[in-house]
Amino acid sequence: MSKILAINAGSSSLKWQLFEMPAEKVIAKGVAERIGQELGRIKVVANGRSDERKVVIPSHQEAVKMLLTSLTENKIITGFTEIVGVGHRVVAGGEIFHRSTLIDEKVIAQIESLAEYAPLHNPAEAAGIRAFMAALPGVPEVAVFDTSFHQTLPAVNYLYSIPYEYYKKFGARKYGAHGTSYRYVSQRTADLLQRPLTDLKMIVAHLGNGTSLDAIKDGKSFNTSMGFTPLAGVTMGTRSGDIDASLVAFLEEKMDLSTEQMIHILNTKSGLLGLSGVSSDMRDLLAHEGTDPQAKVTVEIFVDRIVQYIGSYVAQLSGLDVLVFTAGIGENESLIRSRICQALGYLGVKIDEAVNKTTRGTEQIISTPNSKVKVLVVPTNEELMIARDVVEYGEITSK
Ligand SMILES: Nc1ncnc2c1ncn2[C@@H]1O[C@H](COP(=O)(O)OP(=O)(O)O)[C@@H](O)[C@H]1O
Ligand SMILES: CC(=O)OP(=O)(O)O
Ligand SMILES: [Mg+2]
Repeated sequence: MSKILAINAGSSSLKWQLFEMPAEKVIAKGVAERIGQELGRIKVVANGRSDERKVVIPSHQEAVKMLLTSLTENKIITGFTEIVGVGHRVVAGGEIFHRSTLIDEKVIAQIESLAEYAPLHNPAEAAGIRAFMAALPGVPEVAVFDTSFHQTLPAVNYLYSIPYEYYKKFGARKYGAHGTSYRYVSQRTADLLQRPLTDLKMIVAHLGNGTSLDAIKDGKSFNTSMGFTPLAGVTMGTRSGDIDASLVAFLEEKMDLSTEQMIHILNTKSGLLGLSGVSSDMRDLLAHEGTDPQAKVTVEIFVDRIVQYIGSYVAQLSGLDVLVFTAGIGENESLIRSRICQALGYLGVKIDEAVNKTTRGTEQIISTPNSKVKVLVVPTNEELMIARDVVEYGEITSK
């Protein structure tokens, strides 16, 4: 038996779980959320206790430092030598990484070289990996890439309609993201429904600070809404999602900005935050939508873009058996689920509003028995997939 730490650095959060492997028993887990915002929150669940405190978390590196301190402070471990492997979520693997990989200096440099493929994630994740390597020298570390699950996208879905040589020369294509989440949620959903995954036409809606959708056909990722980077697709916490590329040049000229500055605005000051002027966090927007018309239209846009993508994926899949909600908003926010499902009534989607309303962070079928599409909430568990990959790829010597 070995203690393996799984680190999931998202754009606004750092989630972690310490597992006893291969038993997959959770020894402790925690989250640092609202990183980079006015006030963050740290939660640690261990030894039958849950500790929570509000604190400013300026960066992912600070979050890593706080995590390392809390592991020993809370007596979760007596020393770092107890940990035999660490797994890290890395969003972009580009054309370099097709599966999870044991990390060495070259791998970190390659992850850093893919910064443009996931600007909010890869640099922070590489910094996190370096922080762990310094704190736990000699412990195997494994990178688990969001993009691996999307290796199965067909060319018809991953190619952009731009000169083909740009793909050949520069790797300009759709890579998608959230693949580790989709890998877990799609299999877990099939297990819950007691159906082979390969028989199901499925759409998974990963609604978090970063939001994307995945169309799953024959058990494989068939199309997904994020693109070359996680900027594409639907409206997100701080990201614009799809826009007309010409707007980039137009706005650069209007405001005398460089392309780098403009892309930064599209990644960090747009989406729910930019539209509402209130917050990137759905909880804040829902609290304001009754009194603030701009917050109201922002929430409407969020729902609408998701409904549009689902419609296009139903067309591509020629139907739909299962719709699954996951991640921060998908797991916790019944109102958003309800509005999306109401808009999908034309597909024969019917949910039990009472069941939906009481579902928060738990596995649940929320569709009615006569709904033409099964609708589920399945909390994602990227950390478990990461820990499994540490066992598979980490060349661990058990202690
Ligand atoms: N209890 C909750 N109720 C409503 N929304 C929530 C709740 N918890 C999280 N969220 C939403 O989920 C988002 C974070 O999603 P998450 O998947 O945890 O983030 P990340 O993209 O950083 O991994 C928050 O910005 C917030 O909008
Ligand atoms: C890719 C991405 O946006 O991830 P997250 O939602 O965890 O920020
Ligand atoms: Mg996430």
